[in-house]
Amino acid sequence: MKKEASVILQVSNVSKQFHDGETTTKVLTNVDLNVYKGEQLAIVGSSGSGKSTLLHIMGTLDIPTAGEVLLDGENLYQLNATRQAEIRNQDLGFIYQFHHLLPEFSALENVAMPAFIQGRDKKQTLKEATELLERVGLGHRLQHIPAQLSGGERQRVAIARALINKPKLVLADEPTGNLDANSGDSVYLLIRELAQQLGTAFVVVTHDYKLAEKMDRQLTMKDGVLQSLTGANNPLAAKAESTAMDNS
Ligand SMILES: Nc1ncnc2c1ncn2[C@@H]1O[C@H](COP(=O)(O)OP(=O)(O)OP(=O)(O)O)[C@@H](O)[C@H]1O
Repeated sequence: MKKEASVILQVSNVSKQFHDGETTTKVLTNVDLNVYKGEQLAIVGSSGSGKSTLLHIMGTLDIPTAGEVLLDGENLYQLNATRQAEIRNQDLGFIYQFHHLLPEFSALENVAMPAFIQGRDKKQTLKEATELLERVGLGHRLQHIPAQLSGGERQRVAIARALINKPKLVLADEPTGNLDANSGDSVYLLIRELAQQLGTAFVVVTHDYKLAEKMDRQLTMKDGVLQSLTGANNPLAAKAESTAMDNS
């Protein structure tokens, strides 16, 4: 099968500049990137290099100055706000360092919320949310509110929430940034496992190359330019390539 068939997200020639009075800050320069169905891609790079900005542009949370982003063939920045919001809810999942759970709702309600917003059947949604929480090892914490959960548990709730609508792509920004090394590792392993089982693509932005190595493929952002880690720098590159093909 041709490789193009498995591309879920296509970023083409994306640039981003911020303007503040006379000052222009160039944050992204001619970024090209294909994300393949079911792959786990890490983007590493130093602070301020543009990783989060790119992730936001992939998720319709920021507008590129130039270039295009296609999600499953739909050109995100040619869509109206209503369709963009639908895509954020149905096709994309988001995971952040500080998880952004709703503090007054239980773990179960937090996970179910994106499906409720879609108007899906309540009973069926609660069943699926329970199953997802069981899969992330929190079947015994369904009724706990975020304040009654540990940092790692909250992060696992956020992962379950990101998956409830069976998105095509999950975008994660420093999902383990506030966790200790062990919890961080288990969150990454969980992402890998779920991506493999559900066929969901994950793009994870992180500073931590050791954790990024656990993903299928790593790219590095340097001063707004996205670069491949290839050859001797990235022993996993060949594996990533074959995984992408397998998922096609
Ligand atoms: N609204 C804005 N106006 C001007 N500059 C901005 C704005 N938002 C971000 N920037 C600049 O863009 C650059 C890239 O920011 P970004 O958050 O994408 O970096 P990052 O690689 O994710 O960094 P970190 O790893 O520290 O989170 C930074 O230098 C930042 O100051």
